Amino acid sequence: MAEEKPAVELAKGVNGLDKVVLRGARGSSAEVYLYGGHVTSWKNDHGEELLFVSSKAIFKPPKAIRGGIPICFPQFGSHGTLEQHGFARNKLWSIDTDPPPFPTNSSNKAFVDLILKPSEEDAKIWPHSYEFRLRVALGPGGDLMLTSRIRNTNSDGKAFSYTFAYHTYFSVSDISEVRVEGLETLDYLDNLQEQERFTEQGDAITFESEVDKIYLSTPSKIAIIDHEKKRTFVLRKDGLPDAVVWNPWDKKAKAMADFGDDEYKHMLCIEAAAVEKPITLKPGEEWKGRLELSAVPSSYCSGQLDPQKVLQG
Ligand SMILES: O=P(O)(O)OC[C@H]1O[C@H](O)[C@H](O)[C@@H](O)[C@@H]1O
Repeated sequence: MAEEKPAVELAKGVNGLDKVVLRGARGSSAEVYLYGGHVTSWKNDHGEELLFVSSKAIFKPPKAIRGGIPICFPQFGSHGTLEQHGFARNKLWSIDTDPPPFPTNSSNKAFVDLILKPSEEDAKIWPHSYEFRLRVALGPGGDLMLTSRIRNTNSDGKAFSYTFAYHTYFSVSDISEVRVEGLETLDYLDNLQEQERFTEQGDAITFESEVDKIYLSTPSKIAIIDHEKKRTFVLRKDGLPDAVVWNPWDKKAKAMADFGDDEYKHMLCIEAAAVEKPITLKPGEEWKGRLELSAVPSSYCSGQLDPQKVLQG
């Protein structure tokens, strides 16, 4: 009999970068690069990849990996003085061997704790002391769970503020066949129109051109329904009021060096985020932001998001 593979394993990824492989009990798996604290793969029990990573992704600092789940911290987008989406996604994280206790600790073995702390160099760009702990875990049903805990460890008595996003790239069969439920009737800021505020009209969201919107104060559950694949992703979030929806479409795809010209057809970013209202932490305070992703077969065609129905498949 083949020896059972470990639930957590350190391995070498593209360009020799360190990655952690997580294996669930029934065949699911996930991969996390220490570079960026970046999830680059999430597979279900049948070994099907659920996240999109570009075939042109550059796995080399200082460029963030195109696809998977980049962490945007301490700045989302270009609204601030820092580089686009902040620096966390292109820093080398460490494995946290002694994380503070987790209230939700179960018998589940497929998880890893990472930590990011500022270097002297970083402190010049963002003069704050912090500990950013990220736990990536595979649930018993193959769900992917990310928990971020950010603590202000400033000794100068100063608070700091940041914006944040789990910039998740979902793999979809054909963007024209996909719809998103849970964001209808909400207000959003349109990044393609100088962040002007609009209100989404009635129906579920579908895609026929470039989209880059920040939906505000969204429900904690959002569903992505992939008709062709007969698969529904359910995204649950906590501590992250906003949701960014992004697809570059054809023109912008061509302008990106690390993205294939036609790849926009097979991806959709739905990003659990805190953008509109930055989070402020006083020294000693800790913030927690959670994202839980599941993928279920869907025979699902209602107009309303009914999480119960979604979960039952
Ligand atoms: O190219 P990146 O820096 O990774 O950003 C990719 C995209 O991220 C987010 O979704 C933003 O809302 C977009 O405006 C941006 O184009």
